[in-house]
Amino acid sequence: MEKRGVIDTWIDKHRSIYTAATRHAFVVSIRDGSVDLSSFRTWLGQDYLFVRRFVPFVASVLIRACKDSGESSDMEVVLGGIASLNDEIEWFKREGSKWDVDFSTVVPQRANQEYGRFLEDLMSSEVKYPVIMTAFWAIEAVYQESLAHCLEDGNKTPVELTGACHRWGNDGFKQYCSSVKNIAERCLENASGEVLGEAEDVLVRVLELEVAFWEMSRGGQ
Ligand SMILES: Cc1ncc(CN)c(N)n1
Repeated sequence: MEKRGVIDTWIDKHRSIYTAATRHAFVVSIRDGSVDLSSFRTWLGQDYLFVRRFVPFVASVLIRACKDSGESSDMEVVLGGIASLNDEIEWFKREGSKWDVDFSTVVPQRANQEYGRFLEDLMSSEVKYPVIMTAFWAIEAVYQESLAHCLEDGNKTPVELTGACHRWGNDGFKQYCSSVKNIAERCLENASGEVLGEAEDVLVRVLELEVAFWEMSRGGQ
């Protein structure tokens, strides 16, 4: 059985916001087939912009993994994430054509802008490595858990949306999230009380930003 670490304790402590982020009504509507396709198109355009801002953040995580981790395998895990972001951007472009979403005209909505600013703040050299790794894991894990749910037994996910679900819900992405979680857990084991507090706050903030992002996609903002 997988060892339970501090992140699992935090998830238990903040269960309601964790569930709100990973079982949001927008995600549930994909899974039960009731999704409004205009919401899906909103999500697609906004997430494309998000991913373009996520790339420099992950690049900064890569640099920190090279400089601050003391474990060469951290760099390899993050580099794998960058490689899959390359595929992700190509995938978004294909989906944009398929759904007739012209990314050049999409304007980032408030929740997306806030998320972008949060990523930029995390890129500061002041932010400690365990805090960055906790945030990085949470950002990836919410998508993995959410979209894997749309592929689990009993789903009525429309066939034209299964590609999006597989992108983050596949076993390889699950394995990658588990590797990032192990890195975060290893760093947190040796962290001071102050850094642990910052990492817990950042985890909750990511969950709030993810909820706001799904809300925005549903047309809530
Ligand atoms: C909002 C958001 N959060 C997370 C992911 C997964 N990288 C994403 N594509 N978009």
